[in-house]
Amino acid sequence: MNKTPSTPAKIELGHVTHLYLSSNRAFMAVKDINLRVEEGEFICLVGPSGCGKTTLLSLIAGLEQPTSGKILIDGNRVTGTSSQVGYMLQQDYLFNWRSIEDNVFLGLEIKGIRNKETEEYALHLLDEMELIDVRKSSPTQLSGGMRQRVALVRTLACQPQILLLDEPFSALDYHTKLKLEDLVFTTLRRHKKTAILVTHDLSESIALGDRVLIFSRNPGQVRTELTIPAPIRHALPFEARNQEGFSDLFQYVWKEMEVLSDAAKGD
Ligand SMILES: Nc1ncnc2c1ncn2[C@@H]1O[C@H](COP(=O)(O)OP(=O)(O)OP(=O)(O)O)[C@@H](O)[C@H]1O
Repeated sequence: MNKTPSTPAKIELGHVTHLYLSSNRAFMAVKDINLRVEEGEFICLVGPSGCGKTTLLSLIAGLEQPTSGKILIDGNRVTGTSSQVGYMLQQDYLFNWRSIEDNVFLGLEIKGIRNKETEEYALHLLDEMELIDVRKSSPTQLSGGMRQRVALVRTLACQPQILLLDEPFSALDYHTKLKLEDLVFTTLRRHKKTAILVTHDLSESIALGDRVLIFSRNPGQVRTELTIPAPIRHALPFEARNQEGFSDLFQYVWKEMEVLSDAAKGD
């Protein structure tokens, strides 16, 4: 990750502002966001509800165009969706009438890249995610954590370089969530993916991220940026929570969020 400032970042946002327009009003969801994400970095976004986290992911994914400012991936302007970017949501969107492996192959089919080689890669990912034994099952036979793992495999099977993860663990029970965090962390590092994760779980953001960005709302802006120290950053998320300094970071992020929540009461 030792890049000179002149090297194009994996993702770069310059003065990004986005307004949602309706017939009778304009609402500024995010304002003047500047961000540089290097290849292989894991960035976590936290902030109060409505501060523009999902909007930012939609802009990076090319699903929306910013009202002003620019978004670059590898130095190229984002003008629409791209196979370089995988987007995973809280809901798994698996089709119950297709088997697990056919759900995983669906992304390949849609992109027109389903062949023996890409299928083998997808099956390899299913194996890594400990799902190979259930590949012929229906999604209805799987637990919530397993379904989320299938959704992640479906996203990774298309080999995106960038993963946008919008609260992918939030609907899971705590135990499953901790296990899945470790698995996702290991998989994304092993495959050298660049990731941006939106979460409401402050401890998750510190345990998973290289950097945590705390957003304020009305309009959505980066209030604080926190670089996570190496011993915490390099540990598996479950272990990271036991590292020295973790609880101080948690207290710090918690206090920042309290300030934002008090400010929101005055909105
Ligand atoms: N399509 C839309 N049209 C109008 N306003 C929108 C639209 N989508 C989002 N907004 C508004 O923009 C603001 C930011 O929304 P966004 O979903 O990005 O926030 P968020 O931080 O992801 O929220 P949460 O944590 O609750 O998921 C909110 O006030 C929301 O109501």
